[in-house]
Amino acid sequence: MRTNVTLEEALAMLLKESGTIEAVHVPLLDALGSVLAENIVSDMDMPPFKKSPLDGYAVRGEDTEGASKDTPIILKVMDFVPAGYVSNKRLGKKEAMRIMTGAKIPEGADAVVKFEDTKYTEETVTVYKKYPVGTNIVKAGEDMEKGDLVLQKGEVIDAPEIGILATLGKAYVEVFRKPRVAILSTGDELVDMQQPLVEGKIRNSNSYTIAAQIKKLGAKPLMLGICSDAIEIIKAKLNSALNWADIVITTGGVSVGDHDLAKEAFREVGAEVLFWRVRMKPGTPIAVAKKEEKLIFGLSGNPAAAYITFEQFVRPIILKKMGRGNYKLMEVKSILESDFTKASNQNRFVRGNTYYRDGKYYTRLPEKHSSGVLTSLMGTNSLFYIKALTGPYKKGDEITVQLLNHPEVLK
Ligand SMILES: Nc1nc2c(c(=O)[nH]1)N[C@H]1C(S)=C(S)[C@@H](COP(=O)(O)OP(=O)(O)OC[C@H]3O[C@@H](n4cnc5c(N)ncnc54)[C@H](O)[C@@H]3O)O[C@H]1N2
Ligand code: MOO
Ligand SMILES: [Mg+2]
Repeated sequence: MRTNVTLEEALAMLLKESGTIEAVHVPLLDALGSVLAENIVSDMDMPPFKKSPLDGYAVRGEDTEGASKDTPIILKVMDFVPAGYVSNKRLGKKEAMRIMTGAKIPEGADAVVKFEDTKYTEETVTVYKKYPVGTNIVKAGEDMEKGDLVLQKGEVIDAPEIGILATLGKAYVEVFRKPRVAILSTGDELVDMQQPLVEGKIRNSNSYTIAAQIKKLGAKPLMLGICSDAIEIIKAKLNSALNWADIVITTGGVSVGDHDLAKEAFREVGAEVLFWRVRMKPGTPIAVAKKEEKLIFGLSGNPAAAYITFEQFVRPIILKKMGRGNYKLMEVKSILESDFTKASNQNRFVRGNTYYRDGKYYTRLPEKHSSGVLTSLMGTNSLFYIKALTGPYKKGDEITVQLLNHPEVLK
């Protein structure tokens, strides 16, 4: 087991130890937020036929030669084509067909004139200018052509991708399975919300915060509840977590206290502890173990420490497992709006609220910074990343912040 590793070493180790999860076939809408595990090649032109982009009249361009305001041309209306229908007639000389947006261009027609530019009766339409061949005709395959590689393996499926797949009739799609992440909160002081809050106890918040963080990433959380500081109970819960989950998260019991049993429990279920303690604040005592392909993250019990170490270490692993190539948090330069004078010989993440104004980012810091304080994480959309042995920082200084709610960083 390695101890006191740097942030970079810890992350590199974790990324090396985890791969992408297997692909599964899911109903189209369930693929939202997942990563495509297959290439999608179009088996058709879209649109599949030449269509009208307007409500108007399909005409032959050549019939409009010489038309002008003073010398309009009158065409005979010989059919009507609403969208979804096709005319079985062929447009002849000096003929027009009334056509609606989205309808297939009838045989013989090669231009469309919109209603507003004509005068019409039931039998005739009058055209006042020349419409060259191809005017207002949407080509077959304008959107995609048969044989086009429309979506590539590795792309994240968002709403437009869902629409494209629907266009191609893909009722099921192959995506990387969403990782299952089990959460176990350890600590004799914890009670669940349904239980009475007796003296010396607090309610378990970590399970809920972390389940929400997992859900936000599109993975599947499973809360295994609370577990007392008793090695046999922790082991039993860990074993059932490892049965179900791809990743296991525990909180609490990773420091040096008499009842801090997480590492010992990890070993006793047959996992290898990769490292314990990272040179960062908060969340220093994090321990990560591995059993077969599964990582077990032992996060600090302190709520803000657990939250921040999740974002630093668990988030990239979940995203990598889901097949996402971009799992780095976006870092930007920002202007500090208040002093931060606390000296630190460790890398430190300070919660901040970053906003954008007139081309620049600005970051406000909350008053409370303790890793036991959860309320000042409200409104935290970014982390002020202080490198070891830098600072103190003053209002107006340029700082580096990680944006927490910005999902994509281009490689
Ligand atoms: N002698 C030392 N003591 C401590 C050190 C140290 O280096 N030497 N490190 C401190 C730091 S830093 C941290 S962080 C904590 C980490 O402690 P643990 O991971 O062992 O967590 P616990 O002791 O179980 O709990 C810490 C704190 O968090 C509360 N907690 C725990 N679980 C939950 C939960 N599910 N929901 C809400 N709150 C929770 C718990 O009651 C404690 O107050 O260790 C320091 N000590
Ligand atoms: O590392 Mo602990 O989270 O600072 O309190
Ligand atoms: Mg402890």
